[in-house]
Amino acid sequence: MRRAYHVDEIRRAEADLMARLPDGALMQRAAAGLAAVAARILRDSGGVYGARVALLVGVGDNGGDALYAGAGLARRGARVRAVLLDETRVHAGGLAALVEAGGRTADETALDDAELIIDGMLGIGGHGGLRGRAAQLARAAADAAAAVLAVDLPSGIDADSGQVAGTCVRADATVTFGAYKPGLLIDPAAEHAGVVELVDIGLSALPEHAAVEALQAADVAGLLPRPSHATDKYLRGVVGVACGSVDYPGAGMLAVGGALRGGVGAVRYSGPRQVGEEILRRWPEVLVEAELPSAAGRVQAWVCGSGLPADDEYAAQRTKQVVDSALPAVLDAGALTYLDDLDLGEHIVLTPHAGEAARLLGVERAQVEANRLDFVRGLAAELGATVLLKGSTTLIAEPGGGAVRANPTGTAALATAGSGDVLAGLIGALLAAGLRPLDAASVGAYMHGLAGRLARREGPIAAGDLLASLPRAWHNLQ
Ligand SMILES: NC(=O)C1=CN([C@@H]2O[C@H](COP(=O)(O)OP(=O)(O)OC[C@H]3O[C@@H](n4cnc5c(N)ncnc54)[C@H](OP(=O)(O)O)[C@@H]3O)[C@@H](O)[C@H]2O)[C@@H](O)CC1
Ligand SMILES: Nc1ncnc2c1ncn2[C@@H]1O[C@H](COP(=O)(O)OP(=O)(O)O)[C@@H](O)[C@H]1O
Ligand SMILES: [K+]
Repeated sequence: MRRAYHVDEIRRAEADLMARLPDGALMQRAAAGLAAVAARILRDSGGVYGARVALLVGVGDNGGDALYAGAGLARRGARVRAVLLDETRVHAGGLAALVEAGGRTADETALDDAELIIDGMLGIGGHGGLRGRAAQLARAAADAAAAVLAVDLPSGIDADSGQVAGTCVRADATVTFGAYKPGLLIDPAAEHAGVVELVDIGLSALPEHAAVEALQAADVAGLLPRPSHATDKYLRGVVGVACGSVDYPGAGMLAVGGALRGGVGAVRYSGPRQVGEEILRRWPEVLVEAELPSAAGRVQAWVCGSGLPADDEYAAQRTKQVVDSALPAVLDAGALTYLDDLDLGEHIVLTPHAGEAARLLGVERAQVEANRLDFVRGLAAELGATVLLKGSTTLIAEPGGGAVRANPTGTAALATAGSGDVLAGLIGALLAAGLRPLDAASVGAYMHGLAGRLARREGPIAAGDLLASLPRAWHNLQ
C-alpha cells in the first residue's frame, strides 16, 4: 500500500525526528537517496562520470537537497551546474558543498545541453502555481532534451490536494522523502510526477491513518475473492443486477458482463423482459428474473442504476427496492437521481463522475474536477455513503472519514461509453463476494484500470473489450 500524508503531518513527523538527530542529518539522508536515483538514471544513459547535470535550486530546503545531491554526483565526476532561483537566498551549506566537490553556478543556458535536470525549486513549502523566474525555469526545463528528476515533488503542484494552479514542472521521475504526498497520487498533479520513488529517511511519527492511500498489486491480489475447494456457487456470492432499460439495454448488458467477471458464483438479472432476453442470448448462465428487485431470488449485493432513465417511476422503484433491501449495493448513473429520502449507509457505494457529483452537491463540475479530494470526502460525509468519484484519478471515500483511496491504474483509454457500467457490475460482484465496500470499490477500480491498460495494447478500446481483458487482469495478479 502506498500511503500519503498531508504536509502538516509530514512536517510534524520531520520535526519529531530532527529533534533526535544532529543538525542537517535529515537533509543528508534525503540528498543521498536523491543522488542514488540520479546516478541510476545517468548509468542507463552512459554513466555518471562526465555527465552534464543541471540543478534548479530554489530558496528553501528543497534547493538544499538538490545542492547536496549535486555535490555527491560531482564527487563521482559529473559536471554539475546549479541554476539559482535567487542568488541572495540559497542554502549556504549546500552551495559550499557543491563548489567544494567541483560543481559551480551557471545561468539557465546550462539546461540546454544537460543530460539530467534536477528540479529542486519547491517542495512541500510551495503554495500556488510557480511564480516569476521559477515558472520561466519550469518552461525551460520542459523545452530541454534532458530527463527531469523532481526533488520531493514536481515544483508547483499542490502537495495536499493534487491541484495544479498554473505552471509546474513536468518530471520523468520524482524522488520523494519520508512518505508520499497526496498530490503524488492524485491527478492532475500526479501525472506531472512520472515514476515516483520513495526514499526512507526514518520518519516514524506519522498519523495512524494516511490521508490518501493507493493499493498496489500485492494488496489487490490479497483482497481478490478466491474460490476454495469446499465452496459452491452460493457460497461464492450471488449478485443482483438491476440495470438497463428499454431505452438503454446496453448498460444492463455491460453491467452484467462486469458482474460475471467479478468472482461471484452467479448473477441474477432483474429488469425489463426484453433486456433480460438479450442478456440470455449473450450469457445463458445469467439467471434472468422478475422485473422488480424485491421479487428476485436471494442475492448478497445489488448493482443498480446503469442505463436507468431519470424522472421515471419504474427506475425510481427499482432503486428504492435495492436500497430498502439493506444489502450492500452499488448505485450508479440514473440511480443517483433518486437518492432523496433513501436510507443510505457505508454499505452503499455511489459511483458518480464529476458531473454527477457536482449535481449532487449543487456546485459546478469544474470545481469538482479541480479539487477531487475535498469533494469526494464532502460527498461521502454529506450523503452518508461510500463514494467512488470517477475520473482520471478515481477516488474512494468512506462516510466516516479515514484514508481516501486513489486508484493507481487509471488510463484515459477508459473514457469510453459504457466503461462505467462495467465498473459498476464488477464492484457489485466484489461486494457480493464479501469484500467490504471500500475494498470492493478500490479493487474494482484497480481491476477495471488494469483491464483497460491490457486492452489498449491492442488499439483503441470499447467498453466490451474491458470485459474480454478482465480475466487476463485477474490472471496477472495471481
Ligand atoms: N524539513 C525537513 O526536515 C526536511 C525537508 N526536506 C526538504 O525540504 C523541503 C521543504 O523545504 P522548505 O520548507 O524550505 O520549503 P521549499 O519547498 O524548499 O520552498 C519554500 C520556498 O519557496 C518559495 N515559494 C513558495 N511558493 C512559491 C511559488 N509558487 N513560486 C515561487 N516560489 C515559491 C517560498 O518563498 P516565499 O514565498 O516565502 O518568498 C519559500 O521560501 C521538502 O520538500 C524537502 O525537499 C528534506 O531535506 C528532508 C528533511
Ligand atoms: N481521463 C481519464 N483517465 C482515466 N480514467 C478515466 C478518464 N476519464 C474517465 N475515466 C474512467 O472511465 C470510466 C467512465 O465511466 P462513466 O463516466 O460512468 O462513463 P459511462 O457512463 O459512459 O460508462 C470511469 O471508470 C472513469 O474513472
Ligand atoms: K521540487
